[in-house]
Amino acid sequence: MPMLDIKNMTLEMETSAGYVKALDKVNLTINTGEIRALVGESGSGKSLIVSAISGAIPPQWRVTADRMSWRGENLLTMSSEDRREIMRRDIAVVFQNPITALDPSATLGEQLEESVPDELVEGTWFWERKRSRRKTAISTVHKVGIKQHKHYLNAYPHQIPTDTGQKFMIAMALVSQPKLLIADDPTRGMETTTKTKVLKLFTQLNQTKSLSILFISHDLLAIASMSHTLTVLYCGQTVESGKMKRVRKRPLHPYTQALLDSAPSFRKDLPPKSTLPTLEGTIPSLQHVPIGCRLGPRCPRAQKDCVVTPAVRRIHDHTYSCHFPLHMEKL
Ligand SMILES: Nc1ncnc2c1ncn2[C@@H]1O[C@H](COP(=O)(O)OP(=O)(O)OP(=O)(O)O)[C@@H](O)[C@H]1O
Repeated sequence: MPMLDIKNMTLEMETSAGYVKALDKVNLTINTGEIRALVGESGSGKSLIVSAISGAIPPQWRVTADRMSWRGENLLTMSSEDRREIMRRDIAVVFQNPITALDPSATLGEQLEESVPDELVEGTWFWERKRSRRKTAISTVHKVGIKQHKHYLNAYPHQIPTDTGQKFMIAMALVSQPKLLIADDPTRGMETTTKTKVLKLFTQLNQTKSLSILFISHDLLAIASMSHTLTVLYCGQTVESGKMKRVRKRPLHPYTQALLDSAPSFRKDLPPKSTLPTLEGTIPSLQHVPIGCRLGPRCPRAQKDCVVTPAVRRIHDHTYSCHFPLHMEKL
């Protein structure tokens, strides 16, 4: 049984054109010890999936799903306390530009020690518990590769370099010993050396701690080698999903092919809302979502049938939603 199991999740939000399906029947699973990459152009709905999983959505938005469970428990029907408890103990999220989320008036040490869950703190007396928190904070920053812990734990957020800040945010996420880490484009805007270091850290955490990771990025090339599986999202629809190696070698969906063909230019960090060199046009706004397959107007293989949403088709553990898939003759 997957740890996180999402089937046909739809998120409707209010726009000037009325309620729109910003996520439309999204499928996503994550197993223990798996690193799954979730990719798609800017605006495809990657961050909305994180919000829907964490339950951090405005009350007027509507989330429905055939299945949305965490280790067998239904996330949609559980109480908000239970949901919060799962987000506190089991699932941690590292956001884009996370350092801005820190309190500028407290040291990194104070903030990290405060984030250690009570049940992981040892001792009865005040000083014992304080020492235990400090010990956990130090071992966690070591785990993420921050070596001079004394210096950094006594520093304020504005006093640390960006890559240390990013590592520190990963430490903040790991301090509760989560089972799943959701990293929402944590390397966006980073220069290549820092990016490589951060990606290496995620791989190490996965290998040594068996941490499951949902790695969200628009940078397919950077995360391809570290991820076991891949889910491709376009305009709120999951278009293809499967083992990374297989999908890279033989993508079935034209959008995945376009992303792969554009990948070398992703090295320079494609700015948000820019066009893909291999696909005409840009991702539509939510007010102008096409009917049927949302890639239709941009797709080089589109035909009349594409005004009907393609069903999810499966070949072993490779799934795709396209009426006219690629590479079928080789299967
Ligand atoms: N709070 C919001 N209110 C209205 N629309 C929103 C909101 N958040 C996201 N959207 C819209 O939902 C769509 C998906 O946005 P989302 O941020 O999830 O994309 P993304 O794939 O994470 O993009 P990026 O890679 O730039 O972070 C976009 O069209 C966006 O404009």
